[in-house]
Amino acid sequence: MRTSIATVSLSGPLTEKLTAAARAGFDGVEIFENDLLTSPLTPEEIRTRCADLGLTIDLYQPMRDIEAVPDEEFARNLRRAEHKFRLMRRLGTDTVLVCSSVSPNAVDDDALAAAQLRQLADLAAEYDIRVAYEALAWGRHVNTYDHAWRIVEAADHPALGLCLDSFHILARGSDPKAIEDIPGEKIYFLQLADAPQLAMDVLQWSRHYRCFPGQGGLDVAGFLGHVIRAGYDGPLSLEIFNDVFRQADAATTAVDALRSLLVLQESTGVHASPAPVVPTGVAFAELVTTDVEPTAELLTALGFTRTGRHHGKPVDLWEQGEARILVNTGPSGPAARRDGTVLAALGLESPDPAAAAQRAEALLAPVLPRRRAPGDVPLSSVAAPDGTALFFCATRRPELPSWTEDFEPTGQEFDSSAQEADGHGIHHIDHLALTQPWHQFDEATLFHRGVLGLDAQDSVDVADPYGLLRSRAVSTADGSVRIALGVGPGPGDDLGRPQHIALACDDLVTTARRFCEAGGHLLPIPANYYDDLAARYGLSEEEWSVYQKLGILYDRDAYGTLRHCYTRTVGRVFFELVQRDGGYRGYGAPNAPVRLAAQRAVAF
Ligand SMILES: O=C(O)c1ccc(O)c(O)c1
Ligand SMILES: [Mg+2]
Repeated sequence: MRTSIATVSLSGPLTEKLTAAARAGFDGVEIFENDLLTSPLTPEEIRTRCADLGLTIDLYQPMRDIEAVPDEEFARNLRRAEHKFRLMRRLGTDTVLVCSSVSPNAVDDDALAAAQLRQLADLAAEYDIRVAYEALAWGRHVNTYDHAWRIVEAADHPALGLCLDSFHILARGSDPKAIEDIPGEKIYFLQLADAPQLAMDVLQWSRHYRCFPGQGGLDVAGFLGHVIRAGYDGPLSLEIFNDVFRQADAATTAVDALRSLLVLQESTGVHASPAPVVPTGVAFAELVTTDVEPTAELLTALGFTRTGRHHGKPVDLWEQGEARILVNTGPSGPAARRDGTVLAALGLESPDPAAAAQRAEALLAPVLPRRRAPGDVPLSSVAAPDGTALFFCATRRPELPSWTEDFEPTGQEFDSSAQEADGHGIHHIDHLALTQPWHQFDEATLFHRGVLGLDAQDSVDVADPYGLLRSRAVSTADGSVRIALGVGPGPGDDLGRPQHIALACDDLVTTARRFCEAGGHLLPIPANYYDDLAARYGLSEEEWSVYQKLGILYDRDAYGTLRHCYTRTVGRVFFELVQRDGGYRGYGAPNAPVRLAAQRAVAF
């Protein structure tokens, strides 16, 4: 279906919004009145600009407080409307949005509302304009779509129809099923918006917290299904009032926006992208570092062995069980130069790497240039919103080339016999925690869901001594890939966006002890924490005192238990050691404030 976006959804002056929408690949825009009023371009110039960019102007909006008012007021409203209709002809757009009245002068009289909207439509028709009536969720008398439809039906005018907006309908908890009873041709326009589930005033919720479909908690896909079954075939238009998007880079937001419509159309069966290829594990995590020695020492203390060296680049492969870390000491980007060590790339084990890359590309993920030498194993990669490179891998599978073939053995092999003897040691990467740029948190969730086919869990708030952190995990159903996306307390810049790699083991106490014996340092945790822990979970002193000595944190969920502890931070990166038992599903969120405070407290 055709795609459109309201200019209010994007940051910047009108021309920047239009350019961003066009570059992302939108077919059209809704022009928000404020963007026109503040633009130095004439309506004719805006029309030409849109045409040059290949954009249609699908809607002009909004007209407010028109209907169900006393006669004199309505006469003034009609004069105002006629002025807008002339403007719309200059813009070259033929549909205007009329919001249900919020005026204290509006009366609760459907017959009057219908009669006045009929007159408005009569006038609009003289200008070849159609009027799309939208029930605002906070409209004074008309605030549901079925009520708006009753009025439009009663007015019975060929230039009067409805605008349906998923936010107003779903936020009020209205059942969208009856949309199917509205003739498709009377639905003149469709606005799509999602929002996180928040218990707050609906106007404030709408004006500040809307987000793109798939980023919030409303069933926009189910809603769209009803509208399509009603026979609607106009544009799918995003109308997102969001405080963050107003400030973020318009080009990035526009791509995020279009991706949301691609995913939405897929879930409604309207448009098929190449099917998701869900990853089955983490093949590797790649650090780019200028702190060569501390990184090598840390990996050695953790029990990793440097097993390979890339045949053409200064990249080492460190292994332990199925956990693989690449350490890249080659030319580094600005982040590594500034921060010393950054987590720059992830290898995702993929059942079909080529198909995974195709899917990513179809969903507008930037395909990364292949800076690969002729002899290198082909490897596709795309950039996640935070810039992390994602490689689609087939590790040591006989039927496909493996990225490991680019590494020449160092002669040292990871020896699992010592671990097997007493069960300590790391066997795979449990999860990755990636702090996102503050304005890309919602985008990151949708990217990992849509592009990679991961499931998103609810977002959780975590107290940091200097602010609040939000965290939202995305994972495969079986937990073989888990990524905790986080966003820090304040805008600022990227400085100090910590990242961590969590390593799974079966016996944390022994693994942590070995790490300390090998010269590693674990983050010390305050005694108060253990005092509380003992009371909360009834742990024996024998047990918690061991944890306290090592800095091990403990959590339980409905499924099992988690024990975890943290290493020193190198650059922006630190490691976590985790032991999950009994199918524990979380990430130790209740302990995160303790960890954050401890990391702030210790020059570690
Ligand atoms: O918040 C508003 O006023 C407003 C205006 C126009 C819309 O289409 C809408 O959904 C909300
Ligand atoms: Mg709307």
